[in-house]
Amino acid sequence: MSNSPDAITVKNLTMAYGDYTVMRSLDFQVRRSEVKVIMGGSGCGKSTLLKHLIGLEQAAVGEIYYGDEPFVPDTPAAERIRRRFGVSFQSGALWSSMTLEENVALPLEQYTRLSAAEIRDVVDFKLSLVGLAGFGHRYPSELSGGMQKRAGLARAIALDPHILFFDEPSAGLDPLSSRRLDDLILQLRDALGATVVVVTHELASIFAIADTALFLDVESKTALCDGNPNDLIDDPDTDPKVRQFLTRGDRDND
Ligand SMILES: Nc1ncnc2c1ncn2[C@@H]1O[C@H](COP(=O)(O)OP(=O)(O)OP(=O)(O)O)[C@@H](O)[C@H]1O
Repeated sequence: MSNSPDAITVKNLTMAYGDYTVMRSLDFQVRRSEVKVIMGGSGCGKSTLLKHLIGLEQAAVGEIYYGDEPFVPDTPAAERIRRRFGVSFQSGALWSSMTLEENVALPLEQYTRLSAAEIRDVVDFKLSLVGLAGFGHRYPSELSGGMQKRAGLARAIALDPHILFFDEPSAGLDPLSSRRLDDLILQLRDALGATVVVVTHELASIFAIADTALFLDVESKTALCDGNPNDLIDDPDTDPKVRQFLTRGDRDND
């Protein structure tokens, strides 16, 4: 059976920096239009996994497929596949010398043949999708942290991506802004029909947005589980480390 090109399959993936192995033998799938959260303690390899999924790092062992196509960084096929990605990284700051409009317009000017008027329309639409209609003339420094994150999202969705990747989207935000960003991620998934992969260790976000969550364990260097976070908490067979993580240790004595 052929997979949707927007589904991701990871087979026997080992990730390493030189001699240092970060994670071994990861096997999991992200289904089309699913929100998959990658979770785990600090330094377990969440960002590293994201970098492998978008082709910034190469697998030490194993394979990543988009649909039925193998994804090997720095190949023409990978470049074609990457055109379907929208990426919003923790460090993916906006260009400070450009207004929001100019920031969001940049990928459209680079990768499409749209006219200036058409680009303006798309930029207006994308800014309105993230609740920033009317703020296009502002510079990033004139926005709050939450607004900057949303502007980063507007840029990430400029080219109508089929697959969205977020690294710690709500880092540094107050709980209310963080909640709004979670809602926005779900709205974008619904509006674009996109597959979404999110790295986060914010519990509230995990429960708010994850269809499934993959837990990376720094000690065993493997994934301990992959499932809906509510089901994982209720399932007595879930690894105790995962239950502890999801309950902040509150159910240690269950
Ligand atoms: N470029 C690199 N070269 C060598 N080691 C690296 C590099 N990037 C990350 N590491 C190491 O790989 C491990 C995983 O790092 P990674 O940033 O993927 O973890 P993380 O789960 O995203 O952490 P956090 O939640 O703290 O952001 C860490 O031990 C880190 O020190």
